[in-house]
Amino acid sequence: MPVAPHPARFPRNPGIPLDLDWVSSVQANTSAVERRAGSLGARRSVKKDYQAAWLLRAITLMDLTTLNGDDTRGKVRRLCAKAKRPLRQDLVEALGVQDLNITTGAVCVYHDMIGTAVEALEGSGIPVAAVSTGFPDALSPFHLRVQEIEESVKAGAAEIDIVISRRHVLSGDWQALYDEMRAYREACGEAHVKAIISTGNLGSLRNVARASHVCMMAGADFIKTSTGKESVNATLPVSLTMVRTTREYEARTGYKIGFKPAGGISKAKDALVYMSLMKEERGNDWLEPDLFRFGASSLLGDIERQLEHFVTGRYSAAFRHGIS
Ligand SMILES: O=C[C@H](O)COP(=O)(O)O
Repeated sequence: MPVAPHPARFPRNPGIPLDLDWVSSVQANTSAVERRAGSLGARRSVKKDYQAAWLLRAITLMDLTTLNGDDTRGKVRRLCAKAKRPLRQDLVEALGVQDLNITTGAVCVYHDMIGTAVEALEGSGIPVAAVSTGFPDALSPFHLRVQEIEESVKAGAAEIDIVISRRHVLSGDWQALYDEMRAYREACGEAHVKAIISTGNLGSLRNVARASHVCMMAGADFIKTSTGKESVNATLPVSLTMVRTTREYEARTGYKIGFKPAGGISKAKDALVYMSLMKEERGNDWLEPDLFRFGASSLLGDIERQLEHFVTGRYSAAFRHGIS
């Protein structure tokens, strides 16, 4: 099964040798980050006239996800149908966006559901992302985790969301984390790789920042907060910390790395805050699906509900003109 080409507008990150001096120099000022993240909603609210446009954009940034033990092929097919037509037709017409072919950024499933999703999405241009490496805990034998990636790529996943071993971070074994991520990167081949660093398990923002850097050095295309299965998932302070590491990495290497907050993002207003964060910290390039995704299973429903409040054609003009 051929893998869809890497969708990025920019050269992909080949990684660099592990730079331990750089890693140990990485610090995080927790109280400053928390203050900044806490004031984001007040500083960067999206003007009412643009909210529908932002919400439509949020749909295009979404990895529409189902990762449940009771997933069935029927449920995955319904999810894919939703990814292709995320909004009801009457809403699409009322918003005046019939010609824009708005779809979600990707559909994200477990390995066993890749074939079903690939078939259901055929011809839509929507990539299938697969969670891999013994998701969500990454505690299966290493060779099986690597093999899982290879099998998922073979089954047609164009994007692989790997999970790092948290113990490497908690014990400060950066070489082990780098080697693990490097092996995952290689197993992905041409597939796009997102490194889930499971921020809720890492204990400190400094660990979050260091783990992010090591994964980027080892070739991650995206860094992703969490699996959605931990008790603490995406938060604004964690996101701000990670997004800033992408800026530092780009400044040193020239490579742009994407960011994916995931887990517990289920409200349209939260999506707007995350998008504001991206715009403020990284600019408009990071409001495109090759550099930003939401990992979310229930966000789309709330966005659809909120868009019902905007059923008037004039908002399509705002969407066409982009975000400001
Ligand atoms: O990456 C995807 C997450 O598992 C989704 O989490 P969620 O179900 O809390 O939206």
